[in-house]
Amino acid sequence: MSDATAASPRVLVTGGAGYIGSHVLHALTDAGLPAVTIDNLSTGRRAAVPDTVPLVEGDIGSADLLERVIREHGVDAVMHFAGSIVVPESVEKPLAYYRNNTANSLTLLDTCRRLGIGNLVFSSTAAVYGAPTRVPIDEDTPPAPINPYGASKLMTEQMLRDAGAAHGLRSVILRYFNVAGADPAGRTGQATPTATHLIKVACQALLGRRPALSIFGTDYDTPDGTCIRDYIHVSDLADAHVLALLHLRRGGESLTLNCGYGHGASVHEVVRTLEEVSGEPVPATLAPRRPGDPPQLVAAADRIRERLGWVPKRDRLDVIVRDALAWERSLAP
Ligand SMILES: NC(=O)c1ccc[n+]([C@@H]2O[C@H](COP(=O)([O-])OP(=O)(O)OC[C@H]3O[C@@H](n4cnc5c(N)ncnc54)[C@H](O)[C@@H]3O)[C@@H](O)[C@H]2O)c1
Ligand SMILES: O=c1ccn([C@@H]2O[C@H](COP(=O)(O)OP(=O)(O)O[C@H]3O[C@H](CO)[C@@H](O)[C@H](O)[C@H]3O)[C@@H](O)[C@H]2O)c(=O)[nH]1
Repeated sequence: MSDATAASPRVLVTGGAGYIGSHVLHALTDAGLPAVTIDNLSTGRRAAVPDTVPLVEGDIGSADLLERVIREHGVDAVMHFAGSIVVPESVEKPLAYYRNNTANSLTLLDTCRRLGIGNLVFSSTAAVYGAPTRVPIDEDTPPAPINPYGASKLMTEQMLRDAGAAHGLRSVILRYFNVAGADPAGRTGQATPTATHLIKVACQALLGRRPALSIFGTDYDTPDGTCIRDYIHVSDLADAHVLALLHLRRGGESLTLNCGYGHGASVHEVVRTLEEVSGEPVPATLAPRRPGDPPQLVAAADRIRERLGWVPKRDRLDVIVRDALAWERSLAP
């Protein structure tokens, strides 16, 4: 018997074995919403997927695979996380990023169109804004990406808008700011040892799993000279995805929404908070600026609360770093 006979439709989660996708699979499971995931395990891990969710190992560039999974599992909606995410790598290998993030998204959207799937939640990024001169950044700020990663995501946004107008494919485009932390229950977290995200790297340095954290740039035009970012707890972000799915299933209109808290923290503040939470020093060295880092990225974050009724539960930097550190400790060194 195929899953298509089950009472409740399933959501297809692409990239569900990855950092954010796995948190969303747990949130869906907690909410009693059935899911299936396709992941090629290029950066994801099988163990991150909840036991109750079927994992189909394969590549979303295959229209045949997408069609088979959508038909066999009775899928009515898609959450699209699969992609390549490392900004400097996107500068070195732009065509690989346009293939995995843009061309494969085109295959996915076209498969949705052919099979009449009308609901899609898309993982976009604050990188579509580039280096905006004003913060907070609202959703009407003209996008101006400054690297191929951001451009590859913006192209998918454009395809979604055009496909929405022409084919009735409704979407919620979620532009994530700086995603951090881990599942408070310890079921999943950021597990890529070579990840470049500040909070992950700082936790690794604190635990002696990296020699030291490099603080990239202390001469920015910010109060303490280091860059400011809007860090959002991954579990709050996962809740926003569940709300976006329910919005679309209710027949709600297409939306583009920032995902952040609307306030930022500097690199120094992140390091200090981690030291306070752990009671231990973070080995850190002052380093030159990392090319392409905007001084401040802070979301205007009202629209997602108004449109989806999202109420974040973990809007505290100490909670974010506490959960990130607990997860990091749980990983084998
Ligand atoms: N992590 C962040 O701070 C952040 C910020 C903004 C946006 N995003 C977006 O969120 C999404 C998820 O990011 P993440 O941090 O969880 O990354 P991740 O690398 O942990 O997860 C991506 C997942 O997609 C899978 N994948 C990649 N290409 C695939 C393909 N062609 N076919 C099938 N599976 C494939 C990987 O194996 C992995 O499990 C990405 O689209 C990313 O651009 C992430
Ligand atoms: O080892 C490190 C790593 C980072 N930073 C600084 O910490 C801040 C945050 O950096 P990072 O965690 O790498 O995130 P961003 O470069 O801001 O980019 C993230 O957030 C974007 C949205 O804001 C997403 O699009 C990207 O995918 C995601 O990597 C920046 O000022 C970095 O210079 C350091 O000082 N040392």
